[in-house]
Amino acid sequence: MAYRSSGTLRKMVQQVVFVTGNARKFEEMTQILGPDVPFKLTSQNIDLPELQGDIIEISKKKCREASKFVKGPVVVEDTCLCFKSLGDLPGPYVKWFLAKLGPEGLYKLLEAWEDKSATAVCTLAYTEGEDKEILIFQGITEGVIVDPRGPRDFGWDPCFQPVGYSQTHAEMTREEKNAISHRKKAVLAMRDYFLSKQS
Ligand SMILES: O=c1nc[nH]c2c1ncn2[C@H]1C[C@H](O)[C@@H](COP(=O)(O)OP(=O)(O)OP(=O)(O)O)O1
Ligand SMILES: [Mg+2]
Repeated sequence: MAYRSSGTLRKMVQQVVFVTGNARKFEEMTQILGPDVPFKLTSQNIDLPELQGDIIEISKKKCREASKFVKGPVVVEDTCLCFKSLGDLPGPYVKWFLAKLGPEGLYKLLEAWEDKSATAVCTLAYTEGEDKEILIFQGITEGVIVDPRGPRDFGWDPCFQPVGYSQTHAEMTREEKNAISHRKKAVLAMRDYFLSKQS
């Protein structure tokens, strides 16, 4: 924890480095947190190995790798898209499926299946340092995979339509998506943890 002098010595908010190569993740996290945050978030793009395993294992390993580079509190995020009909695949491998198939291809993967339901899972892994415990904050949104609609500027958003909505994530405004997303739920869980530490 750093200290800053402003007349009297007072505690400064903790700095947390979000290690990600994805600028949209950082942008969404910053918007979700808003101005009144119990920590100061910056981002750093470090190419981290993403080892295989389940969601929690992958996130923890990614966090530990990041903490070797960043001297101090660090958070990483791993986002999965799990198709119920496919036994939760592509899950953590959605980035590679998306790169090869695009949002149309993700939709077509489910062609033979009646059940198009999917869950978007955002997992944040946070640690104060290389030798400290790793904490997990997770947010899940249920949805269906649809023929892509809306702008193509963020991942699989065009083919993910949250349950109870008639728009895909991509068709929503950024505010609308951030108000309901998997990322919002995970980020607010992390914020609540910091708030509870302060009180
Ligand atoms: O809210 C989202 N809406 C639509 N697509 C999304 C979202 N969030 C992540 N995505 C995409 C990015 C990547 O294709 C894959 C997750 O892979 P994932 O490894 O977690 O992200 P990444 O490699 O882009 O950034 P990072 O450097 O933080 O690992 O799903
Ligand atoms: Mg990644």
